[in-house]
Amino acid sequence: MINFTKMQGLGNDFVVIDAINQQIQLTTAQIRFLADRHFGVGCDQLLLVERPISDNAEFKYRIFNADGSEVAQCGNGARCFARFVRDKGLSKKDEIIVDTDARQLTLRFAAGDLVTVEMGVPALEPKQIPLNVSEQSKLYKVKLAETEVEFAAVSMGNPHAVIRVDDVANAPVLSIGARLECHELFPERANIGFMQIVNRRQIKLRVYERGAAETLACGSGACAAVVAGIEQGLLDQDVQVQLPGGELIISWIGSGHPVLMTGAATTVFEGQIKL
Ligand SMILES: N[C@H](CCC[C@H](N)C(=O)O)C(=O)O
Repeated sequence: MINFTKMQGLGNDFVVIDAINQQIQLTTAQIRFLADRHFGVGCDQLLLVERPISDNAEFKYRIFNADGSEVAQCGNGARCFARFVRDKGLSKKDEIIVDTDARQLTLRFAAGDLVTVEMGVPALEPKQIPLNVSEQSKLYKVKLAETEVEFAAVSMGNPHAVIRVDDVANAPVLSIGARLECHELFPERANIGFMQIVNRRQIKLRVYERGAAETLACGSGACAAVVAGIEQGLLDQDVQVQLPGGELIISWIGSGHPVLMTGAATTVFEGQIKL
């Protein structure tokens, strides 16, 4: 039997497993089963708590999408990770450093039961997109069937394409999201964000996530969207991001600095499952 905790951050939901005190080796099929909303537990991502790689980190934070793909960043998951290790008594620290496959994250408990994550420094033209960026607009253009899509490319340790739209409620999230996620421009696929600028300190965002389809919220997607907006001169450094599942506060003071993300993290239930 495996003990797990079901958690969510703005409706982006997770199965979280302590892999330090439980010996587990999950296959891709088992991850897909656990993530399945009909035959398994159901989640957008599965998170493993492991021993750290680096001397200065307390844990390794591993992330698997619902399709079983392992990835290197998950913002909403990082907040739930902090809540999990605190509630399980695995850490008593107020500031927790974790290793992911791509970078270190610093997790801090904030006021009002919120968690702030230092999400690392964004990369604005991730190497994996073999395209020349138009210097002045810093935007890529790609033809998808009958429409031309313009997007900013931002890596938060995972790849994001950010498309600006006038009305996020009616944006072609499922059609364009699904096509662009798997487009040849992204050898490792990508998360596709649809951003509506409300004003210089507020955006609305929907994200079609790599390996999970549209989710109610995407933390790294919120960071990528704010970075893209600031880079294009459209946003100030502190932005309220309204996602379908709730609100995040994202702050970025500019190139070479980390992005800060603050939001809720909630435990839904504890469970056991036989694999
Ligand atoms: N689908 C993402 C991982 C989860 C990101 C999202 N849930 C977040 O809160 O950042 C990827 O494949 O890079």
